[in-house]
Amino acid sequence: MNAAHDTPRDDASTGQPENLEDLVVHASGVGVRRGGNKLLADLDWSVELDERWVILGPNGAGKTTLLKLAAAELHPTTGTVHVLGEKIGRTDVFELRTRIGFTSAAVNSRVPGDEKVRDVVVSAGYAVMGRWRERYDELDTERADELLAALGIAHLGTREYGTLSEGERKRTLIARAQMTDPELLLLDEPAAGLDLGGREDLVARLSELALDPDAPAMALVTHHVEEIPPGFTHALLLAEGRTVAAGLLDDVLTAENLSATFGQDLVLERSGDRFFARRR
Ligand SMILES: Nc1ncnc2c1ncn2[C@@H]1O[C@H](COP(=O)(O)OP(=O)(O)OP(=O)(O)O)[C@@H](O)[C@H]1O
Repeated sequence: MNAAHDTPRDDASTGQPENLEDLVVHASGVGVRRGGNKLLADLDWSVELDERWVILGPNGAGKTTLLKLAAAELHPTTGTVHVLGEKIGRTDVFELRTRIGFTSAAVNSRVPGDEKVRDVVVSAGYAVMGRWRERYDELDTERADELLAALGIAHLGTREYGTLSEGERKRTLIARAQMTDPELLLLDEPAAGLDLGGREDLVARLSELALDPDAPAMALVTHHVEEIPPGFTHALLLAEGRTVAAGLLDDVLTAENLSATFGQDLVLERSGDRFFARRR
C-alpha cells in the first residue's frame, strides 16, 4: 500500500486519533462482512476538512460499501468509523445524516416520479423524500433555486422528477445533497449513464465545486479516471475490499497503481488536469 497520505496519530490510551475534530471521516481497521463475503477488509481512511477524494476501483471492489459507512448508513463489522467526530454505532445517525449530503442510485430510486424538481431539493432540509408541507419557507425555495441554477438546471424547478433525463436527475440529486449545507458531500458514481456531453458538463460543475474553498469535504466514487474533476486532491484505489493505494492524487494515480487496482496492464495519460486510461 502506498502510504502517501499522513494518517493521524492514534492516542495510545483511547485508540482515537488526537486530531479527530479536524477529520471529517476516520476509518480505522475497518472490515464489513455480509453473508460470508468480505466487502471491506482492514481499511484505514481519513478525510480532512479541505480534502476532495476520488474513490476508484472495479465493479464489486467495495466502493459503495465504503461510501455508505461514511454516510452513516452502515456499521462496520470490525474496526471503527468516525464521521464528523461522531462514532458510528454510538451516535444518533438521524441527526448525523442531516450533516451529510449523499447521492447514489439508491437515493434516485427513492424519489417519487411525480415530485417537482424544486421540492426534491427543498425536502432534503426536512430529511424527508416526498413533499409533505404545503409551502416551504421562501428562503428554502430561494436556496433550492440557487443550487439548481449553479448546476445549470434552474429552468427545471417546476418539472416532475420522473420526466427528467438521466443527467438532469443526477444534477437534481447533487443540488439536493447540498441543500442542508452539509459538512461532507458523498457522490456515488454521479456521471454513470451520462453521454459524453453530459459527463463533461458534470465534471466541469463538480470541478467548480471542488475548487470552491467554502465547499464541504467531498468523496466521489467512480470507475473511470476520465471522470475525476479537476480540483480533487486525493485518491483511494480499492480492489476486492482492500486499499491498493491512498493519498494525494498526484502520488497515487499512477499506471502501476491503476493496473494493480483493475488487474490489467494499463497506460495512464494526463492532459492538463484530466486523466485518461487504456489497456497497454
Ligand atoms: N448484502 C450483501 N451480501 C453479500 N454480498 C454483498 C452484499 N452487499 C454487497 N455485497 C458484495 O460486496 C461487494 C462490494 O459491493 P459494493 O457495492 O460496495 O461494490 P462497488 O465497488 O460499489 O461495486 P460497483 O462498482 O459494481 O457498484 C460486491 O461483490 C457485492 O456483491
